[in-house]
Amino acid sequence: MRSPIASTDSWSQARAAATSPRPWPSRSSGRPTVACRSCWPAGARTHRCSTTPTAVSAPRCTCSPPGCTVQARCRRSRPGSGWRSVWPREFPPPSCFREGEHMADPANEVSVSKELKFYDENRVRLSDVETLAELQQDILRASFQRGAVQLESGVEQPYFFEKYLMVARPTILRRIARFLAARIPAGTDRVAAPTLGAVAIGTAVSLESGLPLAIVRSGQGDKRRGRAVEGGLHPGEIVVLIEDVVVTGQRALRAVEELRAAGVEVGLVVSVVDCDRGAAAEFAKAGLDYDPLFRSSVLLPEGVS
Ligand SMILES: O=P(O)(O)OC[C@H]1O[C@H](OP(=O)(O)OP(=O)(O)O)[C@H](O)[C@@H]1O
Ligand SMILES: O=C(O)c1cc(=O)[nH]c(=O)[nH]1
Repeated sequence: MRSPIASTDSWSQARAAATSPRPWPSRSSGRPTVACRSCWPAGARTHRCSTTPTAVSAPRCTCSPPGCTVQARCRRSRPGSGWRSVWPREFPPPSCFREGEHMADPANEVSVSKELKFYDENRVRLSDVETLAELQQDILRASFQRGAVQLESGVEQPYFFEKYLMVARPTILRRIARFLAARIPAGTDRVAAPTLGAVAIGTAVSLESGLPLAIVRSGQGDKRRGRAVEGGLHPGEIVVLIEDVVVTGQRALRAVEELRAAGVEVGLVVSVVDCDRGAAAEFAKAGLDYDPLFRSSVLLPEGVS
């Protein structure tokens, strides 16, 4: 049964867009690109999302732009994970799109004839570089806020990355975890994250990498029974610190001090965003390598620095 929200018009438009011979922009190979943002199975680090839509369904969101409504079942997604949305890359999801809205909703499923298997032979996989560029855009859309702010560290910045809006979105968090986990060197025993915001990312990286997690209580006077680090650390472990947004790097450095005081070795800090305020030099002084996923010099929109 088709969703009652879809109008006949939008359904016809979606169908027409879906069946047109070249629905998405071509790459140099002349083949269309399909990018699914939602179906990397956890733990499959080398698996890139490559979906084969087998059916289309009517849009439930009436303000979706035409052509932006194709739904696909990911062949490799876990059984029962239902339907996933695939957005043509030139159209971001409309602002009213709620992630997961379409998933596992049999009422939204439409069976179609074989002619609509239009990607089968033509799909291509996105490279890591393309996936990272896409993640960059999604992070900007989800969490970048323009406007001067005085940060807790005293730094004045003309923008703010609201990290809680990054970690609140599973499709963003999953990709962040995948890329950060890929930065963890072999031989690492554990990942660690300071409270509060980085804990969600640390947990996701722990799930992705299979490494146990330590949580560093970063608030003043926040120790529980005198313990600043939770998670059952063993002295001598090699630990990578995960941070969300790094500005001065002071919070990460405090966390590293706590970890070292607990007897573990920390040689690397990874973060999602580095705001280019000199943290890298501070980390180097403390004997730490530093590997942010995005530097603000690359990430920020034009005109913001
Ligand atoms: O100048 P820096 O030391 O690099 O600080 C920047 C970090 O501090 C912030 O945490 P916040 O104080 O908002 O704590 P929270 O995670 O508990 O919200 C936030 O996570 C920033 O990433
Ligand atoms: O310095 C911070 O607290 C900070 C900066 C920023 O851009 N984003 C954030 O979540 N915290």
